This record gives sequence, structure tokens and C-alpha cells, in this order.
Amino acid sequence: MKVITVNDYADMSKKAANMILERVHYSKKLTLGLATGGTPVGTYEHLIKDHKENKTSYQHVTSFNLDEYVGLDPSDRNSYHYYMNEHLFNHIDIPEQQTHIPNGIAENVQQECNDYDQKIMECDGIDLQLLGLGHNGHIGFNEPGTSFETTTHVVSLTKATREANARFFNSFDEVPTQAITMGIQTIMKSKEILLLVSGKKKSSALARLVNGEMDTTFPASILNKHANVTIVADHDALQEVDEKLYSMTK
Ligand SMILES: O=P(O)(O)OC[C@H]1O[C@](O)(CO)[C@@H](O)[C@@H]1O
Repeated sequence: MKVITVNDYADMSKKAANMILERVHYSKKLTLGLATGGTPVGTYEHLIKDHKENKTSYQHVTSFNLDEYVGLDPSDRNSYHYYMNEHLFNHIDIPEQQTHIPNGIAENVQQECNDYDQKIMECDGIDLQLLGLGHNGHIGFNEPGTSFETTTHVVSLTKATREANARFFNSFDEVPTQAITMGIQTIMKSKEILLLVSGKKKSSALARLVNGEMDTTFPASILNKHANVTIVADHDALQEVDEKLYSMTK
């Protein structure tokens, strides 16, 4: 894994956006894996600003989001559909039919999961997957204990994750208890992974990841096995990481 150190959230967002833009500019066809949560908001802001100023086009881009809450309608302000429209899709020229987010209100959620993996395969897989890191090491909504072999599936969210995400809802009780998430195997099949980590609150999770031990109790640890991962992390996030370890990390 390659670790790029940046000063703060603003620098992380700029660096990540520039890395994405490089691929958008130089590919004839590109499939992006996208994330939600607090981490990528700044990155998306840069992409929107660039689209306005430089007219970067996303007509050739297809996207697949990592996850969606079960039971939330796409029009619900807390759904990841709503988030993606607000934070990115409504402000760039990506064709709507080329954007994919699991349907959290599908009648048959299991079928929805299978279809989602199938659609990713039909697009020849994800070229670049953007990831955030959960406090407990989750990637997508793959909670501790998830098998590394999983494809897209339904998960029960841990109390810790629901508490962490409660800041986006009116109350903890409103946070859905289940979600559809790309599986760990689905994520690992991406050709390239860009993991963004910012802030002191993520420092112990990042330290555990960079430490290199692979264990299902810490889902993100599987990234140590991927051949093309770049972590963009700020100083606060890196404060518990042994400098020797990450400057040596490839
Ligand atoms: O970026 P945040 O809000 O810290 O969340 C970390 C991760 O947890 C999730 O909210 C759960 O999927 C992801 O969307 C995100 O990448």
C-alpha cells in the first residue's frame, strides 16, 4: 500500500479529487466505485468546482456506490441516493442511467444484491474504488466479522456504526438497522483502490490497518492483500501510525 501524507482534510480532498480527475481525463471509459459518509464530501466539492470551471465531462463514466440503507426511499434525505444527488450527481454531467446505487427498498433485496454484482461484472469491474474507513475498520458497510469472500449482501449494522452515523439523522432510533453493501470480495476485485482517512478519530483504525495484520475482525485489513491501494491520510489520522512503518509501506 502506498501512503500519501497530507496536511488536513482540505488537502486530502484536493489530492483525492486530482487523482480521480486524472483517470477521468485519460480514460475513454471509466467505472468508478463511490463512497458516502463525511469523508468524501470535500472530494466531491472539488470535482464539482472543476466541472464548472474546466468543463470536465463524465459522459464516459459509470459509477457504482458502495452501499445504501435498507428501507430508505431514494427521496429520503438520509438515503445514499439523496446524498449522491446532492453532493455530486446533480452538479456534473454523468448520465443518470450510468449511476448505480443499491436499491434499499427493493422488494427482493437478495435479488437486488445479486443483480448489483452482475451489473458491476457487465461493466468489466470497477477501475477505481473510493473508500472511507469506519472507526471499527468497516469498508462499505462490511462490519467486523464479515467474511472476506462476501459479494454484495445485506448487513445488520452494529450499534457503533449506527451511533457514528446518527449525526446525519434526527435521532439514533431513526438510523436504519440494515444496509445493502458491496461485499469485501466485490471491493477487492476493483483494479485500484483509493482510501481516504482524515482526523484523530480515525487514527487507531488507520494504525491497525497499516500494521498489516489481516483479520476479519477488522475488515479493512484485507486491503493489505490488494496490489494497488493508495491511502491519502492527513497528519491527524496518521498520529498513531509508526512513521517507519508507513514510509516503508509500498
Ligand atoms: O466518512 P465517514 O462518515 O467517517 O464514514 C466512514 C465510512 O462509513 C460509511 O458511512 C458506511 O458505509 C461509509 O460510507 C464511509 O466510507
